[in-house]
Amino acid sequence: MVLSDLLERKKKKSSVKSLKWLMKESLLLPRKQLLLLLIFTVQKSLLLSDVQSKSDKTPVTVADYGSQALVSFVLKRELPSEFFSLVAEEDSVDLRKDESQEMLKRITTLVNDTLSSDGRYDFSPLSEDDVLNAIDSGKSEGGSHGQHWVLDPIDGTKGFVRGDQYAIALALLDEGNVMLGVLACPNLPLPTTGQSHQHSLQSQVGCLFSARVGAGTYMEFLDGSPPTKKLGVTAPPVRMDSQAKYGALARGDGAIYLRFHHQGYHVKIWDHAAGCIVVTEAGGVVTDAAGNPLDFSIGKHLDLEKGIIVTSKKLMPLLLNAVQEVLKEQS
Ligand SMILES: Nc1ncnc2c1ncn2[C@@H]1O[C@H](COP(=O)(O)O)[C@@H](OP(=O)(O)O)[C@H]1O
Ligand SMILES: [Mg+2]
Ligand SMILES: [Mg+2]
Ligand SMILES: [Mg+2]
Repeated sequence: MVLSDLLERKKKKSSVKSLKWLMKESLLLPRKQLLLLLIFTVQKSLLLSDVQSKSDKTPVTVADYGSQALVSFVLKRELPSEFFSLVAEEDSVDLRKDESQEMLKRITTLVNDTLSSDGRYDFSPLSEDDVLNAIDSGKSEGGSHGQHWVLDPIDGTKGFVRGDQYAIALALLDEGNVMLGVLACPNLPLPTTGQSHQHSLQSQVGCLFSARVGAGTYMEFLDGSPPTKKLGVTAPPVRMDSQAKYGALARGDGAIYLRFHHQGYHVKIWDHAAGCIVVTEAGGVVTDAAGNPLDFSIGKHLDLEKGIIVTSKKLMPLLLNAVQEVLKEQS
């Protein structure tokens, strides 16, 4: 069932208004300008102290935390409370430790400065506690009932720290299915294939992919130019961090994305939900290595057979055969 039907059924005027806003605007990450302001500020002056290592040894930065706090703040402001359920990557456990106090101060300043320079919301400056609570609002477990927003505040943190590719990924699950997906890829070059204005675009970066179930995938430029075209999955391969890979495939920069994880690694829904709908609505297919569609309804993790295959409908049967042959040989 599409979200708008669901809302009509609930006949809540304010809900309908808010969700209409989100369908339109979340097709822009809420709020795109707000987030980009924060992320570009951090990116321009990333300090060594802005990066920490999490218990799983992966990096996290003030931008990951700041982005999660902002998305949570915006969704809470815009949605009726019964529609606010956020499954997000970060939590405040490490930030509450004594050694993280400087980092927490920096995040709080960043979030407040970003909200003030954007000027869209009336707000009293957020305290450090408010920021910790905003981050922890992303603790929902998701699942197969109701709606849940799924957020990766910075996907590809390693790429972000290197000044390479990363994405801000937001998706909306309804009864376990991905209904909306938005991928902001601030460092992704504008497309160079089949564009008449190719030369003027080559040095420019920053793309936003958005997809709604049944409505296709769109790409626009983060500088505010209007969406250019409906996308089709067609052409050759790329190497990069983050779900920018899904965006690249959706616009035809690549034909195949294969991802295999170590045995025992639990793949998270926020690493794939937005990317998955961006590709499928562009006409592509996303499955596990056994050819099953990804199931986003079982909580924070995906229960995957070996890995993830992303490609076009045409290539999928061949690719699936090849993958299964290799897996058989390996076992
Ligand atoms: N050992 C592992 N196997 C598979 N994925 C992992 C991993 N360690 C971290 N990841 C996930 O891989 C994501 C990055 O994807 P990619 O390799 O495509 O850039 C990370 O997202 P974050 O950067 O949001 O933490 C993280 O969730
Ligand atoms: Mg991470
Ligand atoms: Mg991620
Ligand atoms: Mg992340």
